[in-house]
Amino acid sequence: MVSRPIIELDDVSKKYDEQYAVDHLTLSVKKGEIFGLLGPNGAGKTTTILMLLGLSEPTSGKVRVSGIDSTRNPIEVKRKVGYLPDDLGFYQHMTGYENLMYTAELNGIPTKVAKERATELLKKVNLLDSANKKTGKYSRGMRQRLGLADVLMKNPEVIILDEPTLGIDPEGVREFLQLIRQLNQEEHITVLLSSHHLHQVQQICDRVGIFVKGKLIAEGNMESLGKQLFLEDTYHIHVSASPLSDDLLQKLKAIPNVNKVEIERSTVNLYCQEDVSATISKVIVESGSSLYGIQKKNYGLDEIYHRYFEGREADGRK
Ligand SMILES: Nc1ncnc2c1ncn2[C@@H]1O[C@H](COP(=O)(O)OP(=O)(O)OP(=O)(O)O)[C@@H](O)[C@H]1O
Repeated sequence: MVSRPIIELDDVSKKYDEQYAVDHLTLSVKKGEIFGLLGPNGAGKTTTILMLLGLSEPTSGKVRVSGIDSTRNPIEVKRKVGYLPDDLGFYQHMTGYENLMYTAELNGIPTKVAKERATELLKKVNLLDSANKKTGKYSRGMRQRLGLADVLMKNPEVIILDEPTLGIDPEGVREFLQLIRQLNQEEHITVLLSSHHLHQVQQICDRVGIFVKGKLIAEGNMESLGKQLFLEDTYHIHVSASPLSDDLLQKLKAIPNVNKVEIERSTVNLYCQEDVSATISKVIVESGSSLYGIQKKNYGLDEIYHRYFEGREADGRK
């Protein structure tokens, strides 16, 4: 039997003052997946998360978590989902352990169970040594790890993390991401992570959705994303040859998977969707020209992502 997705957004929109913050979004996340919501500031990530949690009502469309309608049954959804906002406030005069116990009390978890769970989770997030230290003295990275332990106290099926690594140093980020991966594997928790850092999302997410101005412009695993975003020039091949006759240029343009050919003095730049450098060399030599050099560059998703946001307006193209 094919299991139902644990997170389902079906043609969901949210408008503020006639402006779409989320624009007809359809997305599903399977149980056990780590899904990354990737996009620049203002793309609509937080708005999407708030609708999933039932804290904001969609203008249209359906939102379900674990089969529960988030808009109609926000309290039931809250029981199943652990939410870590970008900066979770703790009671600073209380220790890490006391904060977790307080969360347990608010969620009606019996004290004996809560004590064991808090200790186990503090160990998991590597805070056992600081369990009795006041959270006012915790670093930002420690607070985020405590935040993770906090959302896990109620044994959620899904955890939603909104920009969880903001303000943490690189080593802390690495540890935090590893921890999420470990929790996902050991406790089979589904994770939805929002971020505007591609390289972080790339490290741990099984699938990623790229948001721009409320629209999902691409979705998939890392390999397929590059192709969806920049199909025509994933490979950039730089050729130095002479002479560069019109006939040769026509032949280069006619090679399958070559999308664009630009001449720059005695060199040619070819933008291709596959690595066709061997064919290019062959065409040049067979045409009687001399080939002096050929270099190729395969744009990683990181560069593609940056070029996309620097150079283009979102126009909803896939
Ligand atoms: N309560 C609100 N009232 C009016 N407009 C809002 C409200 N909340 C969000 N918006 C607008 O909706 C759009 C999406 O915002 P959202 O916070 O969801 O983006 P985001 O991707 O989470 O960005 P960030 O990373 O900056 O939080 C933005 O243009 C924002 O100004």
